[in-house]
Amino acid sequence: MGFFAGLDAEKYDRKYSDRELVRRILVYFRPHYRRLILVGLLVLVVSGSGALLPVLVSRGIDFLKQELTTINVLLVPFAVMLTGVIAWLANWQARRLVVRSVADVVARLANEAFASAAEHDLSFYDQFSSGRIASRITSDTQDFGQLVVLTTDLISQVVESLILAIVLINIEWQLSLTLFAVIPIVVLLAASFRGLARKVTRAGMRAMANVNQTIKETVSGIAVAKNFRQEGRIFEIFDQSNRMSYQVNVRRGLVLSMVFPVLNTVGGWMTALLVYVGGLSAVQGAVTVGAWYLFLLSLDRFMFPVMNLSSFWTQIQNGLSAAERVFALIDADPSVVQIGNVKAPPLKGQIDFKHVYFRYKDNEPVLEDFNLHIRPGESVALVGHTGAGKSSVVKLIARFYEFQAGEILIDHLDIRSFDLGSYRCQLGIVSQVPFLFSGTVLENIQYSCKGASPKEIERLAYQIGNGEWLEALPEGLLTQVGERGSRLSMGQRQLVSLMRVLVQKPAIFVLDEATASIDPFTERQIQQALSMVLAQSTSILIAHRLSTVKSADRIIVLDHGKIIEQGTHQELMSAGGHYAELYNTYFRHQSLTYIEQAGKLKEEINVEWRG
Ligand SMILES: Nc1ncnc2c1ncn2[C@@H]1O[C@H](COP(=O)(O)OP(=O)(O)OP(=O)(O)O)[C@@H](O)[C@H]1O
Repeated sequence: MGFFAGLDAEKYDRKYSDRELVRRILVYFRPHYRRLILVGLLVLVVSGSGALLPVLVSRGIDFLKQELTTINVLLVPFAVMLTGVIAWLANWQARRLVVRSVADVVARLANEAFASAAEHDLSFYDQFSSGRIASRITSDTQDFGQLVVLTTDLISQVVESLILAIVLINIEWQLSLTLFAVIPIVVLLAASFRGLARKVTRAGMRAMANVNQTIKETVSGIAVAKNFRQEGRIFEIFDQSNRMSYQVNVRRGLVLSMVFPVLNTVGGWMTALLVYVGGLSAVQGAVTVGAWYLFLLSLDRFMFPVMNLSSFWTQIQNGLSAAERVFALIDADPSVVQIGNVKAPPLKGQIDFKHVYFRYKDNEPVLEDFNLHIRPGESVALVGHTGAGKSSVVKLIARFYEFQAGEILIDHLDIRSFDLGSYRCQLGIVSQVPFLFSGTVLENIQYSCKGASPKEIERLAYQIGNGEWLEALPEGLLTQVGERGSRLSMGQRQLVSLMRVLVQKPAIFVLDEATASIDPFTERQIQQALSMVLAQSTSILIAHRLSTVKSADRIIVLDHGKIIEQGTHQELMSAGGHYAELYNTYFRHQSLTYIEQAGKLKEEINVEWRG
């Protein structure tokens, strides 16, 4: 692709034919058809008045030639002015109506694009950057809106050309035929620009989407960049994509700006040809000089919309490319497919994995013939080295990813048979990096259950560490958490996200425990909140803290996607297998005895060293 390298289409992009696109676009305008009929009528008035003007002038002069009175001298310019005012008013009104319809359609399209982006499963976001998706929802829908404004202009120009064609035939049909014979050349030429225009506009939009993606990624990673003093590097990355966008868009501008002059030149030749043919006919007496003059006057007005029409074609490609990108996002196939749509009944939380096979990418299996039974109300801790498949197991339970073979049953029902909304509402998830939305602590806790009253939430909050964590917040439940919860400490964020699940009372609770270390005081509060959740749900804990592992009824040790051991802490320790090894290398350092012994050892060393 040469110049356009790095601006490849997304995997879900599709090419729609113009007919398909237009059919699809019309669906969005159907609700506005009354307004659009009115626009059509107004456009008729605008183009009719435009076409009428030269005729009015020429007929007016004829009329004045016959009856040159002061009244008539005033009457003719008044008629011309009135036609102009009517055209202006009709145009203004038509534009107002178009702007309204376009705003409605753009808002609907952006809504649909956003809704479909929000519906996509997580594997979609693994593959496609959220920055580029955002670009489709925002700038591409706006570009699509421009398409509509252009289309109204186009219709107006077509109508004006048709009216003028009739006027021209009336004035001088032979010259008109000569003119119509050469029009296809302009149309063909304009059509030949079409492919090129679509290509450069598509590339321009992708370049813009790249810029958006870079901004989003660098802004979300700004803390890391600052930490490593890499502000210069993130600027360089931005600069690169911005430069690329600049070059691609300059090229797009050059290609598009070439279209009009080329067509204008051809138009100029055509006019010259008609002046010559008309002049020749006038000399030979076949046409009158007056008719020839009026013909040339109207010809000029006729050529303008024809030229515009041709260049519109290239601009319309811009809107069509935008529509294509937005529709591709809306139409992207989901990879998580529900085979049924049954409203999930109130669940007890029994979970069964039966011969499940799962992989993110071809040839990289994560789970193979995986079997697991979790009893209702049981709490299970998943442990294992990094990459063992712990998160993958819970992602399948949450239905974030599609498994390739086997069965996952919830209360003996196929997980794929549920209506996802009703299933996920009974699922409470606390992720490793707890995500809080801007707003108050209260709003974040109520996120899962709008019905929970502040009183009820406060009562629950006081059951955790006597509510000290809440009192530590400057405005208690009404404290603003900031973007992504940045104004709260990591421990407070974890407490808020646990509270969110507590009020939700889910049948199944999933905890992907944070690895970040937390002071023992906060850890105790988290543990307290956790035990309250564990008491009310079937729980799957991806545990990183010894206290969490010990609070589970059963510990499951995973290695390379397989269960290699399971049992209680005591059972697994006495078995002396993988868990015991994991305990000695990882968890033991968190045990109180270890910390106390280490403290004593340190004191002894200090005493010896001083001595
Ligand atoms: N979104 C993804 N796309 C592709 N491969 C993935 C993805 N997520 C995980 N993997 C791969 O799947 C395997 C299992 O990962 P998983 O996240 O389930 O492990 P884990 O036991 O939870 O690890 P950790 O404790 O480090 O979170 C790993 O090899 C990982 O590289």
